[in-house]
Amino acid sequence: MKEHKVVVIGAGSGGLYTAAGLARLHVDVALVNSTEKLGGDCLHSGCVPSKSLIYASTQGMSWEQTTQHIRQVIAEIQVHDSVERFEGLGVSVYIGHAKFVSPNEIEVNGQRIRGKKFVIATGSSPRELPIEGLQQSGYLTNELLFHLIQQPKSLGIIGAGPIALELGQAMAKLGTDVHIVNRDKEILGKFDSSIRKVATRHFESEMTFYNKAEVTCVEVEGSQKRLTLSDGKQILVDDIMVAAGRIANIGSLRLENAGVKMNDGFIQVKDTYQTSLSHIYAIGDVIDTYAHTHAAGLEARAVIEHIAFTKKKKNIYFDFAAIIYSTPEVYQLFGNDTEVVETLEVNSKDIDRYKTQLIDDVVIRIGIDKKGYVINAQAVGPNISDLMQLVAYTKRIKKPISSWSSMTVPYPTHAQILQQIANTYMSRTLEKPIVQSLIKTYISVRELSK
Ligand SMILES: Cc1cc2nc3c(=O)[nH]c(=O)nc-3n(C[C@H](O)[C@H](O)[C@H](O)COP(=O)(O)OP(=O)(O)OC[C@H]3O[C@@H](n4cnc5c(N)ncnc54)[C@H](O)[C@@H]3O)c2cc1C
Ligand SMILES: NC(=O)c1ccc[n+]([C@@H]2O[C@H](COP(=O)([O-])OP(=O)(O)OC[C@H]3O[C@@H](n4cnc5c(N)ncnc54)[C@H](O)[C@@H]3O)[C@@H](O)[C@H]2O)c1
Repeated sequence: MKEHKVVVIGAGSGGLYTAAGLARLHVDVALVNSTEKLGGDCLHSGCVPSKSLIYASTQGMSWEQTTQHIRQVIAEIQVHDSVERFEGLGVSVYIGHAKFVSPNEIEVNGQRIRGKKFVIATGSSPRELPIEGLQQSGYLTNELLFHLIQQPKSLGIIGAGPIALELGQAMAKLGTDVHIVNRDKEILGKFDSSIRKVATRHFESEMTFYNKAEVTCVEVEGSQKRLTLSDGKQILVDDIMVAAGRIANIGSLRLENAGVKMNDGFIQVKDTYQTSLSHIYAIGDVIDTYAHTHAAGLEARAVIEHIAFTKKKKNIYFDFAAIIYSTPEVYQLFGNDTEVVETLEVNSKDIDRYKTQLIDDVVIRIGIDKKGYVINAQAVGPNISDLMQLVAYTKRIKKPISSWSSMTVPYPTHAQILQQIANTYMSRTLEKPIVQSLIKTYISVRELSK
C-alpha cells in the first residue's frame, strides 16, 4: 500500500494550488485526479474556454477559428498544469477516480493509498433538470459547448446566471440567435437597479429573455428542439444549454465509508475547512462557499497554512469580488450590508476619457462605513473589473476612500471616476458649517480674506 502524509483529491483550481503549496513546504503530498488532464473545470470547461470564447466573439472569428483559439489557449495553460510539472515539484500524482474505503484510505484504480490527512477538491458539475423530454432531446452544458463542431444557429439557454450571460452573449456576438429562459422575475437580481438596468439593456439588445418562466417540456422537431414554457410560449432552437446552477462532485467518492458529513448537497466544513472528520479537509466548489477559482485558491491557502503551521486564517473572503465577464462587465465586491452607512454612486457622464469613447452608462456604487472605509461595491462598465480592483485593494489595506483624492491620476484615464467619488465625498466634508467656519477663521487670521 502507498502512504502519504497528505492526499489531495481533485486536480482543479483548489487541488493544484494545495498540492503545489504543500510540496513547496517539503510536505509529502499526493495528488489524485480522475483524468490525466489536470486543471479541472476552470481550465477545461470553465474560466479559460469561456474567456477565450468571449475574446473570439469580439474579434469577428468564425466558429472554426473560435474553437481552435479555445483549444490553443487550453493547451498552452495545460503545460503549467501538467502531471510532469507537478511531479517535478515533488508531488506524487495518481490518475483515476478516488473513493474512500475507510477514514484513512482511498482506492484509485484498485490501488490502496493511505493518508494521514486528505483534502477533497473534486469540484462541481452542472445541475440536471427534471424537464420532460430534455434527456431524450439531448442538451449542451458548459462541458460540451466549447467543443461543438458546428455553431448552432439558435440556442435556448435554461438559467440566467453568470454562465448563461457570459456564454449566451458570446454566442450571440458570434451570430447565434440566443434565447434565455430565467425562472426569476429579472436577471441580476442581487444587483442595485441602477447597475441592473444598464446591464439588462445591453443583454436585451443581443439576446431574448423569458423571465419568470420555466421550461415545462422539450420535444424534438426534425433537427430542432421545441421548448414549451410555463406560460405556454414556445421556442424552436437548434440546441439547448442547461446553466441552472451546480451540484458538488461527491458521487464517486463514497464519503459514507469515511463518515464525512454533508449539508444540503455540499460537504460540510468548519471555518478551518476541516470536515466532520478533522483530518479531512474540503475546498472549492465541493463546499458551499463562493464557486470561483479565486475562492478555491483562498481556501487552498487557508488549508495549507492549517496543515503545515496549525494556523487558522480569519475572514479570508474580506475583499472577495466576483465578475461577470460580459460586455459590459458586471462587478460585485462583497461586504456586510449592515456596516454600510452610505452608498456613493457615480456615473461616467462627467469623465472625459469615457466622453471620448461615447460611453455614458458606466455606474459605480460604493458602500462605505461612517469613517469612509469601503465595505462593498457594485459596478457595470466595459472592463470595469480592472479599475474596481483598486476599490477592493483600498478595502484590503483599510484606507478611507478620501485617500484617492490625493493620488495622481494621469489625464485622461478611466480612474478619474474613482477620484470623482473621493472628491464628492471630501467636498461634502468641506461644506459642513463647522469646517467652513474653521477655514474662514484661519484665512482671516492669515489676513487673506476679502
Ligand atoms: C463556464 C464557467 C465559467 C467560469 N468562469 C469563471 C471565472 O471566470 N472566474 C472564476 O473565478 N471562476 C469561474 N468559474 C468557476 C470555476 O471554474 C470553479 O469555481 C473552479 O474550477 C472550482 O475549482 P475546484 O478545484 O473546486 O474544482 P475543479 O476545478 O472542477 O476541479 C475538480 C477536479 O477534481 C476531479 N475529480 C472529481 N471527482 C474526482 C474523484 N472522485 N477522484 C479524483 N478526481 C476527481 C475532476 O476531474 C477535476 O479535475 C467558471 C465555471 C464555469 C462552469
Ligand atoms: N465569471 C465568473 O466568475 C463565473 C462565470 C461562470 C460561472 N461561474 C460560477 O459558476 C457557478 C454556476 O453558474 P450558473 O450560471 O450555472 O449558476 P447560478 O446558480 O449562478 O445561476 C443559475 C440561474 O439559473 C436559474 N435557474 C435555475 N433553475 C432554473 C430553471 N429550472 N429554469 C430557469 N431558470 C433556472 C436561477 O434562477 C439562476 O438565475 C456560479 O455560481 C459562479 O460562481 C463564475
